[in-house]
Formats: sequence, structure tokens, C-alpha cells
Amino acid sequence: MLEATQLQLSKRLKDIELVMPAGRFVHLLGPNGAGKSTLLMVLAGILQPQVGQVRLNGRYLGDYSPPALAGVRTLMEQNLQTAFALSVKECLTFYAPQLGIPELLEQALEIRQFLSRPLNTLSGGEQRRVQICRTLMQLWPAITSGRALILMDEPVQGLDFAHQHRLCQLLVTLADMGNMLVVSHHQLNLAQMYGHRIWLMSEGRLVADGSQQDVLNETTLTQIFQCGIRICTDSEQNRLIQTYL
Ligand SMILES: Nc1ncnc2c1ncn2[C@@H]1O[C@H](COP(=O)(O)OP(=O)(O)OP(=O)(O)O)[C@@H](O)[C@H]1O
Repeated sequence: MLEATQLQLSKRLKDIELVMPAGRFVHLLGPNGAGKSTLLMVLAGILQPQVGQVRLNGRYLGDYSPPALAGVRTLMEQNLQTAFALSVKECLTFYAPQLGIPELLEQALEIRQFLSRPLNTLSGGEQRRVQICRTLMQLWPAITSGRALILMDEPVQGLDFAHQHRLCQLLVTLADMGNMLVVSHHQLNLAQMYGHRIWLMSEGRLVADGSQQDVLNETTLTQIFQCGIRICTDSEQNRLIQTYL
């Protein structure tokens, strides 16, 4: 279980309270500057709030040693790091020396074809897939035993549509194994289709916390994103969210 109480950090986080049981995949949504990346860094224990605490499985983050915390939680940050001319294989084995690419990750991310290539010669979307793979391999023993906290900041950025869906299906599978996932992005239809819960942020506050049905409605989304939102139903009764100005 992940719990946060009264998180405050200057104007970036204001009185955030949240609880997430094991086995959940939460979409973290909100306009630019709403505080999503800041919240992810605080939940990861990388950034300290001025007020408030985060507990992971009953223990305050500060009570974990750095290696113990690194063994149960991972944060994929937004920026692609391509400064070093490492091969994809070197990049992956640096984080998980004993491990080949797990089949579940390969199916979703299709990395093996790039293994011998220098990371900085891959396209943006290809690099993103490697970055996701590396983030998850770093924690793979905890993930396979269903006790990982996986935090991702805009992992779908740059992915083509098929890989966006494959990634979301993978994240659902990881949640079904018992892991906890908090994933920020700007894709309302992916949030509608996959996962269990929506955390909606605006101006440093958690302004909605609920199911897709509860949170992803025209009134709330229009007000928070300051954009036209239309929700319709297709011939198979799927809800589709359209945005317009
Ligand atoms: N290091 C920093 N120092 C001070 N303010 C910061 C810092 N980093 C971010 N901010 C500010 O904090 C607010 C929240 O930023 P954050 O990056 O968490 O937003 P976000 O919801 O992730 O946005 P986006 O969708 O654009 O990625 C913004 O107003 C931002 O300008």
C-alpha cells in the first residue's frame, strides 16, 4: 500500500492526501505545471516535501535504506538520457547485470532488435522503449513477486499508437501481479481504456481521485483543462473522449 498525508511543497504541492492499495494502476492526469512530476518525485522519495509523509507498505520512505528503497520502487523520469554512447545492451545490463530481457517486456517493447545499436542512434520512440525496459528491469525481482512501486512520468511520450496500447496492456498485467503503478500522461483515451483509477491534479492540488466513470466527465475535464471536451460512445459502447478548442 502507498499512502501520502498532507503533502506540501511550496506552490507545487498543496495538501495532497492519497492512498493506493496493492494491485492498482493509477493514471496521473492534469495540465502542464499541475504538479504531476513533482508528486511522482515525492512519492519516489527523491524530493522531500516541506510538510507531510509518504509510507510504502507501512514504512516511511525515510526509514528505507537507499538500496532497500531501490529494490522496491522505480521512477522513470520524463527526460531521455542519451549523453553516453552506450549500446542498448550495455545500458540494460548496467542496471540488471544478471538478467536477459524478460519475455513479458520484450513482447510489449520489442527491444531485442536494438541490442547491439548505440542508444543515441535510436529514434525518440525507440529510446523511450529502451528507457521503459531499463526502468522495469532494474526492479524485476520485486515486480515478479508483485511488491513493486512503479512510478512513470509520461512513458507514452513519443510512442506510436500500437506501442502505447502494448505498454498500457503491460502495465495492466503488472498491476494484476500485485504491483502498484502511478503513470502520468496526457492521453485521456488511454486513461479511459486501461487501469483502475484516475488522480487528477491542478495547480498543485489533487482535485479528483476516483474511477474513470467518476473523474473523466465533460464538466470536470473542461474545467480543469480549459479546453472543450466531448464524450461520445462508439458502436461497441466504448466511451471516446474528444478534445477541441
Ligand atoms: N525545481 C523547481 N523549482 C521550482 N519550481 C519548479 C521546479 N520544477 C518544477 N517547478 C514548477 O512546479 C510546478 C509543477 O511542475 P511539474 O513539473 O510537477 O508539473 P507537471 O504537472 O509534471 O507538468 P507537465 O505536464 O508540463 O510535465 C510548475 O509550475 C513548475 O514550473
